[in-house]
Amino acid sequence: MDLRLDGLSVRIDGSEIVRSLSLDVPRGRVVGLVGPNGSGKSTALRCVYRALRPSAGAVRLDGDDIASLSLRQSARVVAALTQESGTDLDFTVEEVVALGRAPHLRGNQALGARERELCREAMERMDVAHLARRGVLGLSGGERQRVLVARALVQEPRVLVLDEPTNHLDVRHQIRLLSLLRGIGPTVLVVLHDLNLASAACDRLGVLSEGRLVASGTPEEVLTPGLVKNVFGVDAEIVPHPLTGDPQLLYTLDSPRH
Ligand SMILES: Nc1ncnc2c1ncn2[C@@H]1O[C@H](COP(=O)(O)OP(=O)(O)OP(=O)(O)O)[C@@H](O)[C@H]1O
Repeated sequence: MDLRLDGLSVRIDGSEIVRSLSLDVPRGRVVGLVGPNGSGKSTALRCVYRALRPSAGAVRLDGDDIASLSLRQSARVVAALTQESGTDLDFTVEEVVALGRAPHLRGNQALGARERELCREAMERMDVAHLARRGVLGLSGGERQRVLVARALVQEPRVLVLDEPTNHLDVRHQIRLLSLLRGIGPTVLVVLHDLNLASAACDRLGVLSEGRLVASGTPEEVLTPGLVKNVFGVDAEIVPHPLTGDPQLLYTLDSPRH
């Protein structure tokens, strides 16, 4: 399913936080949204999972305005891992993952054999199967994050939006998660802070600065020393990854040891 942010603007308390943002996420592709703190990335994503209504423009799924779908209809299609995801209740890991099926079930309908298998597979993919009976409130930040990704996967979404999914994850689980995004099927829009991981994981990148899209294209097209300096205020050497050729940024601290 194609996802398109079509001239999206979001105004909150009189200030325009997202300004006429247009970005295409073609079916099955992984598009990364990057930008400095406060540039409007999470706000744009909130419009996709309908926690916010844009003040102008639209989020389109295969061309149709998402606002024309009921919340239940869009929950069957769009899964989100957000900064607010989680639960205050001490459900077990397997219960939280099973909640991902809720948009597909009627009333109190129980999970069938295929759905239980789906949950088991997602827990294995995210390396949380061994935690199935544990309460989520007792988990570490990274373990909880992996449970929430598993919950999003069992939703079998056609569009997956992730807001800083690598938060709390150790490097092995960061790589495992971002590797999974490629080729799992759904169209993916992901906010990432780590530009090197974004370069490796995303087919295309959109760069937000003060609510505006200031660049978009392949990582090679977008990640230039000039852009990184202009948008993030940082000097970076950019070198191709020796194995993959993906652009990788090398930074120098303001007070280097040498
Ligand atoms: N509900 C709100 N009320 C007032 N201001 C808001 C609200 N939501 C977001 N903002 C402001 O809008 C701007 C963009 O916020 P947003 O969370 O979208 O940025 P971001 O790019 O995701 O940032 P970060 O990288 O720090 O997560 C920020 O200045 C934020 O303070």
